[in-house]
Amino acid sequence: MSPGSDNANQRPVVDPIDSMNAGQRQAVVTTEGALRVIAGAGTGKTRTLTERYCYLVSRLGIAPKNILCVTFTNRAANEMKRRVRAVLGDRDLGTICTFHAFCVQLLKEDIHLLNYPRNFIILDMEDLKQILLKIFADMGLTLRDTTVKRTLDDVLEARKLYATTYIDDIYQLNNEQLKARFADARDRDEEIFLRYLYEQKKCFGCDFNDLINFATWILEKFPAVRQKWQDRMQYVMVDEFQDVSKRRYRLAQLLAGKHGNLFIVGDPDQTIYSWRGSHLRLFLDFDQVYPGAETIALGTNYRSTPEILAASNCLIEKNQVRFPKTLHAVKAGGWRPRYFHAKSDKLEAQWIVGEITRLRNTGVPPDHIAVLYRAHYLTRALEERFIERGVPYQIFSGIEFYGRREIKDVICYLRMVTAGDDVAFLRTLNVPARKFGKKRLETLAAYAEARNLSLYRALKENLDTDLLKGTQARRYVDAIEQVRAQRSGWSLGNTLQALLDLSGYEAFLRLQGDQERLDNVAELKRAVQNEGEDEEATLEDFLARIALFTTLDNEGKNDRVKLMTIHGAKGMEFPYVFICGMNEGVFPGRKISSAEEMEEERRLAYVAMTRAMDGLFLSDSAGVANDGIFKYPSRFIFDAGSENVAFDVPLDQALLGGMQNVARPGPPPPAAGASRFRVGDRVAHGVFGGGTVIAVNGYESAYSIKFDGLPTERSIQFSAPLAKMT
Ligand SMILES: Nc1ncnc2c1ncn2[C@@H]1O[C@H](COP(=O)(O)OP(=O)(O)OP(=O)(O)O)[C@@H](O)[C@H]1O
Repeated sequence: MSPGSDNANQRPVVDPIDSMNAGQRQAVVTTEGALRVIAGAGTGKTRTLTERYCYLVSRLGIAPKNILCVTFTNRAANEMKRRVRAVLGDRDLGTICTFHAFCVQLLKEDIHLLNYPRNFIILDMEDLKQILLKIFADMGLTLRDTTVKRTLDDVLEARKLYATTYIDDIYQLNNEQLKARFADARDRDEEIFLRYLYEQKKCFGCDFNDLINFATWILEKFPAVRQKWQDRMQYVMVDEFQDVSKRRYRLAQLLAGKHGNLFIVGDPDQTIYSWRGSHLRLFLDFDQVYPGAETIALGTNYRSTPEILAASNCLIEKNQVRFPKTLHAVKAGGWRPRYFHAKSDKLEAQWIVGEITRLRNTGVPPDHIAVLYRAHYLTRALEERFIERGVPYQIFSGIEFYGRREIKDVICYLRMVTAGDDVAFLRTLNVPARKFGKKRLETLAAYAEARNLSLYRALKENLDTDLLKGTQARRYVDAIEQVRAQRSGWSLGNTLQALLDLSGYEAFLRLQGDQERLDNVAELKRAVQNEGEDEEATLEDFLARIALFTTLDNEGKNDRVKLMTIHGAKGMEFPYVFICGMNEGVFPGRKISSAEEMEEERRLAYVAMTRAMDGLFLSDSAGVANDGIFKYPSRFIFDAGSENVAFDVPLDQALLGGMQNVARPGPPPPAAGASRFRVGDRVAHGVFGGGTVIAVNGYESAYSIKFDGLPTERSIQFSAPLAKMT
């Protein structure tokens, strides 16, 4: 999966299996029975899986349709198909796929057993949110009562609780019967849940979790169907098993139930999705579930230099709960991972771009370089420097910072203050919703057209007419006019904050409960504040400057530095890897509140570091984070062993002391459960008044609260007298 791919020293061989090590070979040729491969990073899991597949087809004569090979992502499935096709030629490889894609195949054939039509629809997250908004409207709930995100989590959680019984309901009850059950609901949450089932059945919808649940339910309930699929799936192989949930494991077990050929491969140290319900235990207990199972351990790392591996091994050894294993490198020695502590995020980005330029000057192609980060908002400073210096880049997982929905929304609000153009108007008028429907807009557009006015001007002229009755157009206009009138006396940062408050846009984002969008907006605020440090700078200058950041030249995609989250980099490798934003509060994240979560975060750091083949660069920056907390270097830099990491600049004692304070192991932090309030709760404070909890920090025993009357959030101790507002 790499630009560098197979070891360059390897001589070409006729049979690829001959070039594998003994453990890998054994994993390929042991085709019968249950087999577990536990392997470290870069030890050739993906390669072994691919060779095993080719071996089954070309040596044993098994048809591809009789081999189910499930991968974690579509990208991994496509990559595997590409590799298999290179060996076997163009074949139908439809059963090399994700769990979800396999379930779609199964349901297309058998979903009628659940009284659903074959052309059922698959609901994505946005669809689910729409369904919930409709339910809120039907129940007369407002977004003040609860957030969409929280309710969505509750619905998904409730389904885990009801396990498959909710499918029995969908199966047995018709729409009218489902509807009749609303009245029996014990409480509001249960009613939401029941209404959700009703809406789902009404449109014959199936969300991503349902795909797995429905398929399992059908296999369990109908023995003849189970047998059909078991006959078909003579070999079942599961990749990235460390991240497989109980429900997916159950499905794989059902499918392998007749032939017993179940192959699982993974690395317990790379479990990074436990919040999705993955269970390390499933991996570790495999030989108890399958007493005759063989286990093969792969410990030779072909990817990284010994120096990169030494730092990665040292880091992961700090985890208490792990399956002990040692990894050794076969590559020739290189240089120790480098670490740079910058005085600001701008300087950090400058250092990264400088090092990338240096690498490129020595002939390293841009796509041999990846920059990895923990959270999307960290790309802002980087992207600005990349564009300034003309370094071609591509955001691999996600959208460029200035192209993100919430950032575009806010920029358009700012443009309403400066230019008031129609594009910005159309983007902002109904966000948040102001009851301004299509009909009204058409009438307004006709009015503007006839008088050659901008839409905003037309709106202002109609504020007292019938056209705008019942809408919140006046509040929208008031917000913009107030900021226009007063901004000359405000800093850029205050102008933006006032606009976000008066327009209701920030409150709207909070009610949506999407932390990632809030983080992005907080990052934009920082960019605006930085700009404002130059007293001459105007809002117009700022908007003109960032407008350039959205017009990237589109060069060939392979010729770019890749920017991606660490989660997105799973399973990939790159000759040179930069991990930026290595700060306490960022990576590890500020919401970590238990020892388990910290270990998971450390595994994520391990995944990031082990993506590097030849060179690894770590960096962080001083200053104040988005949530107002002073930034310290990440504990993970020190976990990797100071003897294994070369510090580009020495850290001063004050910083080291502060960092050790923040990161000292100490007594286990109070679980977030020790707090009385949840994110989204409305609380009352004796002095600051009403506010909304926007984060719960178990480590610091404090809430982050955005009080209605204060421009920025405040950290308030758990012990402070706060009352819940209803
Ligand atoms: N026997 C071998 N000889 C030489 N190179 C190998 C051998 N096996 C694997 N490799 C190379 O080692 C690198 C890592 O292999 P692969 O990507 O399959 O590892 P992995 O175990 O899936 O990694 P991870 O879990 O960290 O993503 C690849 O470049 C691969 O081509």
